[in-house]
Amino acid sequence: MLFENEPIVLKMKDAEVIYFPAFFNSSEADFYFKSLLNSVTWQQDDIRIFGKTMPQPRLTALYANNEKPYSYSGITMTPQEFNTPLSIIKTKIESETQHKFTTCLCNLYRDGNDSNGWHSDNEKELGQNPIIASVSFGAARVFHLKHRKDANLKQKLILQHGSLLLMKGETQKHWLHQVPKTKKVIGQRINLTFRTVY
Ligand SMILES: O=C(O)CCC(=O)C(=O)O
Ligand SMILES: [Fe+2]
Repeated sequence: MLFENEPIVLKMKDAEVIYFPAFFNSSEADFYFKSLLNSVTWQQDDIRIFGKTMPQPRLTALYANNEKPYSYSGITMTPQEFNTPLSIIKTKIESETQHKFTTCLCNLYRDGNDSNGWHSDNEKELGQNPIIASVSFGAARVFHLKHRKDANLKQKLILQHGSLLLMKGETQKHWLHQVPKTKKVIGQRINLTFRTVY
C-alpha cells in the first residue's frame, strides 16, 4: 500500500502522540524481533508498589551510551552498552525524530499475562517534557492512554509489529499509559523505549 507508513497524529488534549504503523517493514521487523530476543539479557526484577515487593510482570533490560542508572517503581537499573541491533535501531529513530537518545529500556511481554501497569514516564532524570520513542516487535498489544484529570479523555491503540510510537510535549505530565493483560492466547512481544537520561 502506498501510504502505509504515513504517521498518524493523535488528536489529544495536552499531549503530542504520533504513531508510525510500519516504521520497519515486515522483514526488518521479523529480523529485529528474533535478534533482540536472543541478544538482549532479559531478566525479571522485583518491584515495590504500595510497599509490597513482587516480581515485575514482564522481563526487562537497560542499555545506554552513558553510565547513568534509571530508577522507577522502586528499582534502579544500571545500563549495559548498546549491542549492534539496538544501536542500528537507535540511529534510525534519531534520524526520524532529530533527537539524540542516551538510553533504551527494553520490555519482553512473554504472553498475554505479562503487562505494564498505569504510569507515566515522568522520572526526574528524563527532564521536563521528555520525548519517548517506543518501538514494538512481535505480538500486537493494546496500549491505553488516559488523561490524569479528565476521565472522559482516553485513547486506545494497537501497537503493531514494526511500529513506532512517539510521545512528546506535555504527554507525560498530563497522561498515563498502560499495556493491559489479555486473556487472548498470544505470543511474545518486545518493546523498546528510547529515552534521554540527564
Ligand atoms: O510496552 C509498551 O508499549 C510500553 C512500555 C512503557 O510504557 C515503558 O516501558 O515505560
Ligand atoms: Fe511508559
